[in-house]
Parts: sequence; structure tokens; C-alpha cells
Amino acid sequence: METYKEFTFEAAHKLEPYSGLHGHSFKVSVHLVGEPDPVFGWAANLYEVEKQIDAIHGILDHTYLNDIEGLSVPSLENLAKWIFDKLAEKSPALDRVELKRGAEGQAEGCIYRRREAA
Ligand SMILES: Nc1nc2c(c(=O)[nH]1)N=C([C@H](O)[C@H](O)COP(=O)(O)OP(=O)(O)OP(=O)(O)O)CN2
Ligand SMILES: [Zn+2]
Repeated sequence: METYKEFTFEAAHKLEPYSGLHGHSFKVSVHLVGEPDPVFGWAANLYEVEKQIDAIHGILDHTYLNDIEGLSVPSLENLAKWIFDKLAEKSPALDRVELKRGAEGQAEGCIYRRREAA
């Protein structure tokens, strides 16, 4: 069983030497897997996951990502891993984080999976 929760945030960044200061709408999909609860069937209670997501949203939304600790180089890949690591601290069922930026049909993104964590 796999459960997911999406959230979005707006943020600015730069990635020298490839891009100067500019902004994006980011979309994040948080996926959770595990043994289903015998009563509710879920591997993770979204009510609990949403609390963790709200905390991360509060750190990222309407910010300059380069200024956030651990995000001085805010590529898609580093940002997906940063979100994964923050959520994994309190969400043992976390399996992967999918991160996208850009309009539907033109989006670019990356997926960070638990098994990549060393
Ligand atoms: N694998 C990755 N490659 C690159 C990344 C990345 O995050 N992962 N990032 C960049 C630079 O940021 C590049 O300059 C992209 O700039 P950005 O504005 O973020 O994206 P686009 O150039 O595609 O512009 P749109 O706003 O999406 O039109 C390079 N490589
Ligand atoms: Zn960018």
C-alpha cells in the first residue's frame, strides 16, 4: 500500500554559474509505504504527515532557498534530498519525495528514494 500527499511552494534561487536570481512554483509529492494498519489500512496517518509537511512548507515557502541551511546549492536534486531528510526524521514510512518545477507538460524534476539514503 502506498499513500501520498502533495504540497506546493514558491521560492527564489540562483544556481551559479547556470542561472541568476529567479523564482519557481515547486510541486512536491511525498510517498509513504509500509505495513498497513490493521484497522485503517494505512502505512502512515496523513494527519501526522501533514504536520511535518506544514513545518517544511513554513521553512521553504516565499524564501530565497540559497539562504536556508543545507541548501546553499539548491538544485532540484539537493532540494529533493533536503526535503526527504527533513521528513524522514519523523516519518519512518517515507519512501520517496518527488519534486517538480515548471508548468504542466513542461515541468522538470527529480525523485529522491529512501534506498539512495546512505
Ligand atoms: N539535473 C539538474 N540540472 C540542472 C539544474 C538542476 O536543478 N538539476 N539546474 C540548472 C540551473 O538552475 C538552470 O539554469 C536551470 O534554470 P531554471 O530557471 O531553474 O530552469 P530553466 O532554465 O529550465 O528555466 P524555466 O524557468 O524552467 O523555463 C541547470 N541544470
Ligand atoms: Zn531555477
